[in-house]
Amino acid sequence: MRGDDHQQKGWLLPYLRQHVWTFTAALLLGALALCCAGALLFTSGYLISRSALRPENILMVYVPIVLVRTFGFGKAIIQYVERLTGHDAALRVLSRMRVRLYRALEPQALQLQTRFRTGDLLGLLAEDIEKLQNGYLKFLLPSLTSVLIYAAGIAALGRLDRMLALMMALYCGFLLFLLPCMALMASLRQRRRAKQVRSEAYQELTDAMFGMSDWILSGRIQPFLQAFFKKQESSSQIENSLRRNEWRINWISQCGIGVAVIIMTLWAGWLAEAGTIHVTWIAALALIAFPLLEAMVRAAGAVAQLPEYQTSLKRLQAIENVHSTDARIFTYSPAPQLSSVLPEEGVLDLQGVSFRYSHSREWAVHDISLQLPQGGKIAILGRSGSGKSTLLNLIQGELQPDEGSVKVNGIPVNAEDGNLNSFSVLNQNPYLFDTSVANNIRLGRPEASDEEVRMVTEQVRLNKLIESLPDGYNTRMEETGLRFSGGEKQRIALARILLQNHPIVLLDEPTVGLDPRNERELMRTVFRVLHGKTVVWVTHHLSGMEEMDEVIFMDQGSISMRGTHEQLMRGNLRYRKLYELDCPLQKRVW
Ligand SMILES: Nc1ncnc2c1ncn2[C@@H]1O[C@H](COP(=O)(O)OP(=O)(O)OP(=O)(O)O)[C@@H](O)[C@H]1O
Repeated sequence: MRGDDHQQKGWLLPYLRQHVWTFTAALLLGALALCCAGALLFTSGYLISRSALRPENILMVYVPIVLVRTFGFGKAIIQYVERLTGHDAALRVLSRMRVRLYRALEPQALQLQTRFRTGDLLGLLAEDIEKLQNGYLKFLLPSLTSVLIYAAGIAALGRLDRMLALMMALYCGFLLFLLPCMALMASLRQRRRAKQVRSEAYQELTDAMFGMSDWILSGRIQPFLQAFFKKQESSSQIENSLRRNEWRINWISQCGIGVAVIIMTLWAGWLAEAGTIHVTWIAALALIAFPLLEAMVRAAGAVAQLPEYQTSLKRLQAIENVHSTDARIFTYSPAPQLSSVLPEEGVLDLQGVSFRYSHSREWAVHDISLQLPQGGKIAILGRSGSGKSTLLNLIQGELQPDEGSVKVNGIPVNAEDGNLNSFSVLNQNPYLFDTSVANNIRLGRPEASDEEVRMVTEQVRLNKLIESLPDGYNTRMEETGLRFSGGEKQRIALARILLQNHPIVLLDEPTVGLDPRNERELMRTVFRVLHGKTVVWVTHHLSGMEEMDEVIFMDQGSISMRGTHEQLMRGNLRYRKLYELDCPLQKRVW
């Protein structure tokens, strides 16, 4: 893949330029295949007429027989090579487009959910890129081939009869250009509506999938299904009406082909009557029109898809524009190899960091300064919306501060040579892939040996459980890790982090959803195995604060309380009350 794909402007022309020779070859092969199809029917028409006149000897029709075979085989072979060439180029383009889209989305990964709806993204990934691929294969190549054949056909006809050539140029021009454009204009509004309804249905369905348990719990499945089916019905109605219109246009076009064949037959008959050609050529000249006009009409039908290509293009461009206009989003740089040298230290330094989301007037994080030495541990608390996650994103360099700086080991986290190897994250719901347990752990460092995997599993106290599974470490996880409880999933994720061995670990509320006992046990394991690493822990609970070097409370993006657990217990009544409320029985558990 060329690294500069993501800098290109436009989603069609640059790729066309890159593969210009392959596309040209496909175009010429397409035209040649059509010529073969025309020649096949031409010679067949001649052969039938000649045979009907009962030639005295088979040798009289031997040459047309050979030609029919040659054109028949030739057409199939050339068409095959043409498909191969065209698809090869289109699939290469498709893979580049996918990489480019991924690269445009990847730096916004943390914000995807706020910027785009998941259904929209699915639509983008599943539909739009495929659509553009069809743009090459079903629209561009067939249209250009048809135009080529149209020009060549009219020029050839012009040599025989200028008047007829002019008439056919106008007639075929109507079938090829005017009719599809008129049909498109007539159905434009309906097509846009169909696309909109489809994309809404996509979005609603994905929303519903993600919130399925909530739908079930709230007992509102029936109303949801009714609304969903209603939308589906309206979408089907629009689609049906569009299909009917397409069918009508197709019917008119086929009638158009019929009329053209009749014109050609009458003209050939007139030439034969005038003695210009032999009667055996009448069928040949009439039949040749069939495949050529058929191909033109088929290509013209693809014009109907133009608005869809346009919408897909717009959506893809919008994604890239978001990416390039928002200066605070990281620009893409290739992920560093895991084998690259890991920094041994994790000294974190935030100086007067402030950040505001685009379109928002309020600071999400305001004037935060923190210093964490290697091995330091800090807890960040605060009510929902106080800016904890934003601060974590700033620390990782996923967001760039509007003011102030975030440095790891003295290097700004957004610097080109970056600190991607500095951070590991344990979040609320680690995803376990449908592969073996060992592979899931090995995600932390793919080249880790079995022994290392075993070692980290032991550290997080999962070894006994995994060894008791039917295939031990080779047991498949099953989709979304259903086999494991919340706490066990977190331990697997923790094992990954141990394999990664990055110096700073960000804990983003990893105990959400666990009962107090499991929560305590997990956090005890976390602090034991992460001993010596720099830890930033975002949490809603105060249990475990004794382990921290500093505790900060955030409120509306700023720090409202800070100190060690002991200092706050001693000097801050509010903190003491909160602590006693949160951990009534837990004074000395940690
Ligand atoms: N992508 C975004 N665009 C605009 N505003 C945002 C975005 N993400 C968060 N915010 C706003 O920024 C503020 C801080 O949000 P943030 O998610 O950092 O809070 P939080 O403390 O992590 O909340 P929670 O505990 O619920 O996760 C909130 O007012 C939130 O509405």
